[in-house]
Parts: sequence; structure tokens; C-alpha cells
Amino acid sequence: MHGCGNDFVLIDNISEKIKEVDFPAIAKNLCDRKKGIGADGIIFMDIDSTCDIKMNFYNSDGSRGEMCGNGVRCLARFAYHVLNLPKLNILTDAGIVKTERIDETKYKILLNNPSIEDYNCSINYKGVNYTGSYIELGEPGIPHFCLEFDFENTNIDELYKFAEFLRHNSKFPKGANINFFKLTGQNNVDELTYERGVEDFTLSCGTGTGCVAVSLFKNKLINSNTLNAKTPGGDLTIELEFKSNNIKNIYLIGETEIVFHGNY
Ligand SMILES: N[C@H](CCC[C@H](N)C(=O)O)C(=O)O
Repeated sequence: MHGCGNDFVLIDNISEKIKEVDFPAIAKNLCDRKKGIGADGIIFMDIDSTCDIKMNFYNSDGSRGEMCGNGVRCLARFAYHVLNLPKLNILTDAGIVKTERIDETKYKILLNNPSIEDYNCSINYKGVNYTGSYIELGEPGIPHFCLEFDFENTNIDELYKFAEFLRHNSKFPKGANINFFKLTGQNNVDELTYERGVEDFTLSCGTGTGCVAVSLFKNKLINSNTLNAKTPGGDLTIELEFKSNNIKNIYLIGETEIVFHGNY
């Protein structure tokens, strides 16, 4: 399945009962684009006693991720076919994520709130200071660095070098996903994310888009509650809810698509 081009293999582990110790190797094998199915990540759907289901999320390099916004949207649709529940509480490593089926293909989820936030995070690269936002969503949080940067007019080799430099920067204790964005209107951005664990640009990133919306709001660069993000894989929407001028809820909304069902 994919959510705006961010693609995942989904496994119903409630019936498959694959052991957790085997998840990383299976992730690497199945996500391999040459020798496997090919995907940015893999999700093992498990049963949980405190929530409706549990998401075990692994990146294509076999590393476990705390959370994945587009992955949860896909999992919610996948689970709908198994459990027939239009609303779910999904346990992720970053915390509980609530999901809602809007229609056959569109899913809305409540992202975890930030646990670590630095809206004035400066990094020097080749003698230039770049100031962006470092945010971890959830606890333990998924790490994101958001930077307003003219990525569309940057040489692709240079962009890779810059993204890799930021992704491994010592300021980020667990590394970071790097979200470049460009404001194109009051509530619109173009966005490109370099992902930890995929070690490449992906076609979109859900939690990254949530962090971009939060950083824009905190830096007073948007004043409405909606952000539309144009990514190489499609459009994602973030809706913010406020309580006494603070962000209370961060919703991620977007399309999902089933590519194929199969046996491996
Ligand atoms: N693309 C995902 C995030 C994957 C996280 C992963 N790259 C990691 O840092 O472990 C999303 O839609 O939120």
C-alpha cells in the first residue's frame, strides 16, 4: 500500500504470528526494491490488550521506527478490511494514535504531540548557518528537522549531500528525518523529506508534514489551522486544533492506495 507515495508492506500478524525477533530481517528482505517486494517500510499488525491493534513499524534498512504517519493511515485502512472498525486506537512506540476512516481511501489520524521542541536550531554547513526546527513527535518521539530551503532549485547531488549531513548531525541524538519545505501561499508548502532508515528521499512523510505545520505555526509563518503540503507523492493536509493559543491536536489527512494483495 502507499499513502501519498510513501509505500509499505503490511502484514496481518494477528494471523501470521511472526516472532518479533524476525521482524528486522524480514523488513530488510521484503523492502529491498531489487530482491524483495520493495517499500520504504513494513508494518506488522498485532493484537494489543490496551488498544485495538499494535503497529510494529520497520524502515527498509531493518531499523524500528517510533512512528510513521503515512504508515498508520495505511494500517487503518488495512485493519478496516480485517476488523471492520472505522475508528481505531493504534498503539505505536511513540504512543497511541487515533484513526478515522473518512471514506474508502481517505484516512485522518491524530498525531502524537511533540515531546521535544527546538524552534531555533542552527546548524553550520559549509560556512553558512541554517536555522530550522527540531521536533520529536510522541514519546519516545520520532525525530524531525524542518528547514525552509529552496530545494527545488538546488542541484540534486548537492541536495543529497546536504540532507545526509543534516540527517547524521551530532545535534540529533538519534539522527533525524530531514524535511525541506518552501512556502508557496499562506497555507501551502512544497515539501521534500529525506528519511532516516530509508536513507533516501521518499515521496512524502506524514509525521514530517505534521512537524512542518507545527514549526510554521510556532514561527508565526501561518496563522490558520490548516496546512496543505504538496509532496512528490501527492497532497497531505494537516489540521491544528488549539487550546489557549497552544497546539492541542495535530491531525494528518490524506489518501491511501492498495497496490496489491498477495502471499509471499
Ligand atoms: N514516513 C513516515 C516516517 C517514517 C519514519 C522513519 N523514517 C524513521 O525515522 O524511523 C511518516 O509518514 O511519518
